[in-house]
Amino acid sequence: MTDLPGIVITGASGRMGQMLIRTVLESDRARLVGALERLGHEWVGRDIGEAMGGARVGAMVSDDPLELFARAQAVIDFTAPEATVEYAALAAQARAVHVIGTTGFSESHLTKIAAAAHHSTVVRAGNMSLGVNLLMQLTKKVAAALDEDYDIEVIEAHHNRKVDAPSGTAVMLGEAAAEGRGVRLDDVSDRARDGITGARKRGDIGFSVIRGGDIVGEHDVLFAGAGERIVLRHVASDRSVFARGALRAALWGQDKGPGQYDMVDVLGL
Ligand SMILES: NC(=O)C1=CN([C@@H]2O[C@H](COP(=O)(O)OP(=O)(O)OC[C@H]3O[C@@H](n4cnc5c(N)ncnc54)[C@H](O)[C@@H]3O)[C@@H](O)[C@H]2O)C=CC1
Ligand SMILES: O=C(O)C1=N[C@H](C(=O)O)C[C@H](O)C1
Repeated sequence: MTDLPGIVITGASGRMGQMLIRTVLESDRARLVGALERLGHEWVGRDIGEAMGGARVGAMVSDDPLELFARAQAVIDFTAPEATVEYAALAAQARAVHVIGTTGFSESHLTKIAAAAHHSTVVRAGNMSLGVNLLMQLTKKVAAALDEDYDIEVIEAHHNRKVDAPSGTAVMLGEAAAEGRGVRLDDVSDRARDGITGARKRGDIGFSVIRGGDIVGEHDVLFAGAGERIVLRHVASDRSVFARGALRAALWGQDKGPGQYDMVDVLGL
């Protein structure tokens, strides 16, 4: 059993952290090396299973990333941009595969992750589900087939604890639509509408954000033309779809060289 790839989960107490821990514990293809929380967090020093309110699992919650990463083959990281950038450098040092689900990065964060990927295998995606990655391919195809007579809008809905907007998935879908149209998303993105905005600019890709309750994650890509509308939709009803995708990415990355990959690579789409 010990030659199974060893996995570290960051953000142990988080919504995704706990789902990832359960997914690795249930897997017969990976073993849980440990989990990470920030310095001073009440879970640090406790058995992971007990901290989660269940039975002992024999692996601990730590606040020492480098020590943990050095004993692992992969790090699965759904935390926050600042933390992920720090973990990227440490995972590279430990030569562990770094699976990044965190969203909300700035350009400067992404530059640091790219630097780490010179030394380690990084798989990063704003959404690890099979469904959303298929939806991206469909979005690209529909955007390529339709001209600018069809206005493209990306609409996303998430729970009331989400801190970044628009979602990483919405940005990925916007990028797929822009790629289909042969334009740069930065040139056509319309993220803020309030007051007298003027009429919609032809060719823009608009974003709308809903936050409420316990919505796991819902994304629509709307192509609105004269007399008809096409809506491509994905609804996540359970976070396990993200966790299963992330574990798949960690295993897929084991025989890859340094570089940046995404879920389209992992899923072979
Ligand atoms: N790519 C994907 O498929 C998905 C991505 N996400 C993303 O994953 C991230 C986490 O989401 P949730 O689990 O819902 O959030 P959460 O708030 O429930 O958990 C965040 C975890 O990160 C830790 N953390 C936050 N800042 C930290 C720091 N500076 N240093 C160390 N640890 C830190 C917290 O202690 C906590 O354990 C978000 O960016 C979210 O958008 C969420 C679901 C799916
Ligand atoms: O924060 C979340 O919850 C989610 N974040 C990801 C995103 O920003 O797209 C993926 C998923 O929709 C859930």
